[in-house]
Amino acid sequence: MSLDLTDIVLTYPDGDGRLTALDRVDLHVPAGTTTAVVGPSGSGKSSLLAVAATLITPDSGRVVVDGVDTTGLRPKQLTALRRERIGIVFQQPNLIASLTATEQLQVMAHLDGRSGRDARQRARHLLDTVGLASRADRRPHQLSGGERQRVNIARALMNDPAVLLVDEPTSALDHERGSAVIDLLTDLSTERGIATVIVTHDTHHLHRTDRVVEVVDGRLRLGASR
Ligand SMILES: Nc1ncnc2c1ncn2[C@@H]1O[C@H](COP(=O)(O)OP(=O)(O)OP(=O)(O)O)[C@@H](O)[C@H]1O
Repeated sequence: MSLDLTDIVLTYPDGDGRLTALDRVDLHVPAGTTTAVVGPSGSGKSSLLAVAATLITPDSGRVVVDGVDTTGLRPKQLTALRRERIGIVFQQPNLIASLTATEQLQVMAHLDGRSGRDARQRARHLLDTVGLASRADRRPHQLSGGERQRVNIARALMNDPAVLLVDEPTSALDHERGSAVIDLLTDLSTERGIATVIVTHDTHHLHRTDRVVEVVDGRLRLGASR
């Protein structure tokens, strides 16, 4: 259940030339551990997450998700891989205004063609896991920013992912709520054996992650200071 990026090079078109966003990046995230990715704006953090999520194919290098080498997979196969093995938590929860917390999660199962009752039970269980049992029937406008982010995280766990990719989970939260979200993510990774990557600007909450790596100009530095 690990995530392995090997020798990743990613370039974007830039005028007449190419801009190198990721420059020979190696990242191994073992199952049950959390790696925080920090670095200045424009250093390549989002690009790294998008490559790990198989949303962008790198120019070269290898992405292995839960033992599956994604090199050469067709778009349909990549979509299936993402649905079955990868959870993505975007910065903005993007919750549907008219749905309760439980229903936000059930939608995920519905997309996978799973049955209603099982999905509801699983949704309830996951909301309980993220501390939102008492908020299960509330709609997004009846939840705090931190609670919405927890729904977002629970939703990403509906498919029981091997790999969880999280983009700036604390950016809209105060210090205490930000810390609680990072603690929740590290606990979930350990308990469920998930390989988790958290991209963040915020270096205040990282004492509980297993590892911090810094991206500088598209290159990875290990053991960045916390
Ligand atoms: N679609 C794109 N086309 C061209 N250049 C891009 C594209 N996306 C990102 N870039 C460039 O690639 C580099 C890395 O961008 P990336 O978004 O990965 O950085 P980041 O570390 O996530 O930044 P931030 O912290 O500001 O979100 C930047 O120089 C950016 O301008």
